[in-house]
Amino acid sequence: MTTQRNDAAVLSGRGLVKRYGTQHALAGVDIDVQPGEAIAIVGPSGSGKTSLLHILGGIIRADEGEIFLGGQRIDQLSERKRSELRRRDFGFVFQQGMLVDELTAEENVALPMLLGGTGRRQALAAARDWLARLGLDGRGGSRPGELSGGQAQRVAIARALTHRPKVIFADEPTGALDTRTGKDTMDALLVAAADAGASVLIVTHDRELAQSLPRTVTIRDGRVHATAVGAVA
Ligand SMILES: Nc1ncnc2c1ncn2[C@@H]1O[C@H](COP(=O)(O)OP(=O)(O)OP(=O)(O)O)[C@@H](O)[C@H]1O
Repeated sequence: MTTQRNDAAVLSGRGLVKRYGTQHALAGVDIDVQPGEAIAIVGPSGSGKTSLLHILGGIIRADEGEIFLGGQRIDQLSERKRSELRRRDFGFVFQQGMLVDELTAEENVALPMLLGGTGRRQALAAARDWLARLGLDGRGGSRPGELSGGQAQRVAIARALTHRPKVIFADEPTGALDTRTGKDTMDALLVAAADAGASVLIVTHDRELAQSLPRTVTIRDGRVHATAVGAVA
């Protein structure tokens, strides 16, 4: 049985279950993400955080449950529709930026727009704009190998935002960076997401980071264990 979705939410999951063999990665998760909201997802290793992120982001399918984007059910879409939706409505930032080494920073950022059918000139202009907002003015011609870890992650953030997605999914986005760079990069992500009006779901092991976000959802054994609202900004 599923419970009512929250109509104000941009993204809702209801009764999400994911099994690997006999193991439950998710054992029935309900979650609502409000427009423009930033949420930290925390919990012990293996508790189901990444599974939840990947299911909400349409990367993998749940075995049970429902997902709504702007009130519309999206978990039953075909692979092709889901892939379209991921490209149009979602942005992803992973621990390693997953940039294309052969492309410049600008081309990397423009890629989702180009794949979505935006013209090259317009996509590259938008890419330059977002790189500048993320403090990478003038670095658009650099290839990933020529950038520091923090700079490369800002390129990945710009790439996740350029097409103005509704929700950004970030899995340990600063996990490969030193503390200072990680904090700066996270601040850049949050400011840029707010600028774009995107909600952000961030999986993190970093307690300090989690506490700096307005809402923290703790996952334990595949279930929502606790939700803390109103952490110090
Ligand atoms: N592709 C897979 N095949 C089999 N088991 C998996 C797979 N992906 C995840 N699991 C299992 O599901 C459970 C939840 O994994 P998940 O990666 O979601 O946890 P997590 O909280 O993100 O962990 P971590 O903090 O270590 O990244 C774990 O027990 C994991 O071993």
